[in-house]
Amino acid sequence: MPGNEDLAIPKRMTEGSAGFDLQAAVNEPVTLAPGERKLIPTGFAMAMPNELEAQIRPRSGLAYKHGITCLNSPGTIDADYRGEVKVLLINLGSESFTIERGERIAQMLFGLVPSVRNEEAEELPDTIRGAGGFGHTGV
Ligand SMILES: O=c1ccn([C@H]2C[C@H](O)[C@@H](COP(=O)(O)OP(=O)(O)OP(=O)(O)O)O2)c(=O)[nH]1
Ligand SMILES: [Mg+2]
Repeated sequence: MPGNEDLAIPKRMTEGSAGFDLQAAVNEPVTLAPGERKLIPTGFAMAMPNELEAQIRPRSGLAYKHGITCLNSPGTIDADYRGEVKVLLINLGSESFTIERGERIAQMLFGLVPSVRNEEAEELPDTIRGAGGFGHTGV
């Protein structure tokens, strides 16, 4: 996006990486105090076929070392979204964490979106489980 020519588009760091790493497109370093959340710009927008979605996931290294994760993990990028992709980070660690421009803060993976058509029904087909859930089969 304009003003972010210094940042490369998201890329996989190794051939076998699943995620495309996303960089922080902050103009100034941004600090997250313990417990604080901030929406971090990434400097890019994209288009993809309606059969795809993108998921924004945390990086395990940041989570493990600093308690930095994505609050809405996994974030959902709709195929029709044309705005800047942003990452909602939260600091669950005990110390402040500062994000510099260009730092890799999250990763983006793609998933297939099945074409589903929903409709209302008067009743549902029987199953053995029925309405049982939330551990009803034991632990
Ligand atoms: O981590 C995220 C999550 C969402 N988005 C953008 C792209 C996505 O397509 C849009 C809407 O996201 P979502 O559907 O999760 O949020 P909503 O609260 O339902 O907003 P909307 O009513 O705009 O769909 O916001 C991001 O940039 N990063
Ligand atoms: Mg939505």
